[in-house]
Amino acid sequence: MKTIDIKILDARMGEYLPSYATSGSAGLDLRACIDEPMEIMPGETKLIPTGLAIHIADPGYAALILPRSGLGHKHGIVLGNLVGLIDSDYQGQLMVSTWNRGTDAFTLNPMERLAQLVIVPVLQVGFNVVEEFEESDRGAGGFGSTGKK
Ligand SMILES: O=c1ccn([C@H]2C[C@H](O)[C@@H](COP(=O)(O)OP(=O)(O)OP(=O)(O)O)O2)c(=O)[nH]1
Ligand SMILES: [Mg+2]
Repeated sequence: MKTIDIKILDARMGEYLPSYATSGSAGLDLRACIDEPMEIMPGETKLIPTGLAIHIADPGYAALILPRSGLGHKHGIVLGNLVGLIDSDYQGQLMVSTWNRGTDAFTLNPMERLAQLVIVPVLQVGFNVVEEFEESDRGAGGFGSTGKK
């Protein structure tokens, strides 16, 4: 398994290092590193620290912060940025933009699992400027162009 450097910015996180819940898990749960319960009102977005920093270092990888399904579906707790993208050279604290898109206030408790981190491969590309593309099956068709006839 590949390893990446992690810094524990808040000592409480020492016993809560992110880990895969099962052998096939893709996501590593991130916890709310807060001091006391925090109420997030409907429509409100709060930036929640995780107490952790990672340095992926290799530009061939990035991390995505995604919502947890249960929190999102049952409580409307999703991400203010919809998806968080963690660059391979980012060394600051992992932050979770937490949006209550639901209709009820939500109480976020210290160390509660709030979102999940997924490490993904990334391909950095250069651009080759052209006047015309080589013809493809799809061409410029989009937005339902292959849909119902
Ligand atoms: O949910 C997130 C999203 C981003 N980040 C950190 C890591 C990422 O590498 C950095 C910048 O994120 P992004 O490029 O998405 O934000 P930006 O608004 O474009 O800021 P910047 O100008 O710093 O790139 O912020 C987080 O901690 N949590
Ligand atoms: Mg950016």
